[in-house]
Amino acid sequence: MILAIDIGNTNIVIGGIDEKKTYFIERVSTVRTKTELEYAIDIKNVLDIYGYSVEDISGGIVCSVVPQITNIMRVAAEKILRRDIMVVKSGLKTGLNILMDFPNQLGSDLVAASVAGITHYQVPLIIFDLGTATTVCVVDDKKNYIGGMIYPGLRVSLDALTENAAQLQGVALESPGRVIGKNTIDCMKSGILNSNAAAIDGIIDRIEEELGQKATVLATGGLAKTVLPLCRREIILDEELLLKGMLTIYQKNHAAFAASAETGKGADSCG
Ligand SMILES: Nc1ncnc2c1ncn2[C@@H]1O[C@H](COP(=O)(O)OP(=O)(O)O)[C@@H](O)[C@H]1O
Ligand SMILES: CC(C)(COP(=O)(O)O)[C@@H](O)C(=O)NCCC(=O)O
Ligand SMILES: [K+]
Repeated sequence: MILAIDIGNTNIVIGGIDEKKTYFIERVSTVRTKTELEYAIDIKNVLDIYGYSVEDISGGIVCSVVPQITNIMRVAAEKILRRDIMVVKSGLKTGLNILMDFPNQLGSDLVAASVAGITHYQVPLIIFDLGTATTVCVVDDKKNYIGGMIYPGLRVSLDALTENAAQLQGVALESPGRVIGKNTIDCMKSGILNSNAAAIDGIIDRIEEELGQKATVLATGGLAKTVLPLCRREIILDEELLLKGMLTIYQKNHAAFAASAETGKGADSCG
């Protein structure tokens, strides 16, 4: 099994995975001020809780969209696993052809999700990741990453609303059970959930129209399981999508990574 660590803007997902299965998957909060030791303790605690030792882990990979934490987490994982940890970045082999104006700008999480998509599902693909941001990845029938969308995630949208409306307070992100709300709280709950669910349905229609093809639709991220039940289109929920993508990237690059780490020349740049 390898240790896969996905650093998002709200949460860090720590998982243990190999080609057979996912052994554990846990979320800790993304805290920009934590030290290497504190993140090392998080990793150690997750391993301890599931009863795994360092010997059970054959390698590690970090995927991050929070640059100030990337290196701290890499060093933290190296402290625990006592081996070099790979970082998802441009230059690694992925099998994905990124047709963007600036491929280097594409978030590593979107790369990992798309790599899992082309490895485990039928292309073309539309992939929704419902986290801090809601992101949409579009992969065509030739496994080209052709683009996507970024818009505010549900929690970010709600926070902006309550900050700007004097009479509105925070609500839990849960369905009120009906579309037409009868009180402020239910109106807000229905509004945030149904607006996002309807957006997802509508976005799928529009992307398929532009693609000229039907696509496999996937969803992942902390909020996917809350929103998907309200969507009308068929959408596959895969909460382990990023871990799966990180495993594939690890496997494609492991030999070159180990060789470059051995000779000590720029450990994590693999052509
Ligand atoms: N298990 C969960 N149940 C409900 N909401 C969750 C859960 N995990 C995360 N969230 C919410 O999802 C959002 C973050 O999702 P996540 O995919 O972890 O984000 P990111 O990848 O941006 O860090 C936050 O608004 C958080 O409150
Ligand atoms: C769009 C994102 C903020 C999403 O991050 P998340 O919601 O997973 O924390 C992240 O993928 C990112 O910073 N991307 C870089 C810009 C881009 O992908 O075009
Ligand atoms: K996201």
